[in-house]
Amino acid sequence: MENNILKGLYETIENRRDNPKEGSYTSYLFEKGIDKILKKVGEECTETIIEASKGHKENLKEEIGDLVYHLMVLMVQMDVSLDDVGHILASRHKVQNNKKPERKEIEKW
Ligand SMILES: N=c1c2ncn([C@@H]3O[C@H](COP(=O)(O)OP(=O)(O)OP(=O)(O)O)[C@@H](O)[C@H]3O)c2ncn1[C@@H]1O[C@H](COP(=O)(O)O)[C@@H](O)[C@H]1O
Repeated sequence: MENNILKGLYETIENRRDNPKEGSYTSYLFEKGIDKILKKVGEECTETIIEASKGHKENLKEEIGDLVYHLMVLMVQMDVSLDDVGHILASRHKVQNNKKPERKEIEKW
């Protein structure tokens, strides 16, 4: 996914928050508020899981698009920038072999 697409979409979402527009789905979400946004993130996450588990790749791409969009609405609502997340991913990217060691079986209760 091109970084510019995410940046452009983020800016449009910020603009919809600051200048509500008639007929805009994004403005509708901001008007409804945080509970509605969280509900949509949950729904899109569930739909993504369902399509992945069925192996429906084309539907999966659509659902991931919906999920990313709704996550970005949540980011704008909570004032989390793309750079905030980018910095976290970049710092983690430097650290490899992240799998935690298996816990030992409990033998004695
Ligand atoms: N990327 C998206 C995007 N992805 C998904 N959706 C909307 O997310 C909704 C998901 O479908 P659902 O069936 O789950 O929801 P619904 O029944 O329509 O709505 P609810 O009543 O459940 O809230 C659809 O209405 C889609 O239109 C999006 N709406 C807007 N954008 C982008 O946001 C920007 C601003 O759009 P507007 O705010 O509409 O001007 C534009 O660049 C758009 O492309």
